[in-house]
Amino acid sequence: MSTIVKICGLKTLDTLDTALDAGADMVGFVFFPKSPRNIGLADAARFIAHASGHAETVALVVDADDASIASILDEAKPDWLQLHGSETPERVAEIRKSSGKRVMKALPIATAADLAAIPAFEAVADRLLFDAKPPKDATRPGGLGVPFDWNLLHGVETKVPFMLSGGLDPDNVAEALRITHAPGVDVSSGVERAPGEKDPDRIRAFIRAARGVT
Ligand SMILES: O=C(O)c1ccccc1NCC(=O)[C@H](O)[C@H](O)COP(=O)(O)O
Repeated sequence: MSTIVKICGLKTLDTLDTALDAGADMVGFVFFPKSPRNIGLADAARFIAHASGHAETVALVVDADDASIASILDEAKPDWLQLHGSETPERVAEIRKSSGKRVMKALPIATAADLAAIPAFEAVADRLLFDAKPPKDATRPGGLGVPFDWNLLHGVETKVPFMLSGGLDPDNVAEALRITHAPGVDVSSGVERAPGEKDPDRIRAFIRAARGVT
C-alpha cells in the first residue's frame, strides 16, 4: 500500500497545484493566527474547493471553540478536521460527532511515555498524527521543523491509521519510513524556502522520496 502523503500549511494556489500535481493525498490548511501558515477563511474555502476531488482536504485548528469550527465547516467545507491542540478525548469525540467530519488528532511525542495517550485517542479519532512535542517556549504546537526519535514508533500498533510528522524533509523521509513503517507522512517546514513559503521543488522532492521514487 502506498504511503499517504500530506502537505500541510499551504497558502497559495500555485503551491497547492504543485502538491496536487505531484500526487499529494492530503493537503492541509492552518487556522492558527500565530502561524506563518495561517490562512483566512475565504482563501481556504477557495483552495479547498479547488483541491476537492484531487486530494483530501484538512482544516487544522488548535483548541478551537464550537463557533470557530462551525465557521470553518460552513465556509471551507474540509474533508478532515485536524485537532492540534490540547483537546481531550472527550472534546475530540464531541467535535467528531457534532461536525460529522473525519478527525485527525495530533499527539505530541518526545519520549515513550507519550505513547500512553494512544488508546484514549484512537477510540475517538479517525487518524492519529504523531508530531514532535514542542519546546515549552514554542509559539505554536506544530509546524516547528523538529523531529522526534522515530525509533519510539518502531513496532507501534494503533487501531486507526497514523501519520508521522515533525521535521520531515525530502532527505530524511525515506529513513523515517524505514524505521517507523508509518502508513502516512506529513510535512510543513521541510518543504519551505522560508517560514510559510512553500518551495515547489521541495514539495515534489518530498513526495517522490516518500513514495520511494529515486
Ligand atoms: O504548521 C503550523 O504552523 C502549525 C501551527 C500550529 C499548529 C500546527 C501546525 N502544523 C501542524 C502540522 O500538521 C505540521 O505539518 C506538523 O506539525 C509538522 O510540521 P513540520 O515539522 O514543520 O513539518
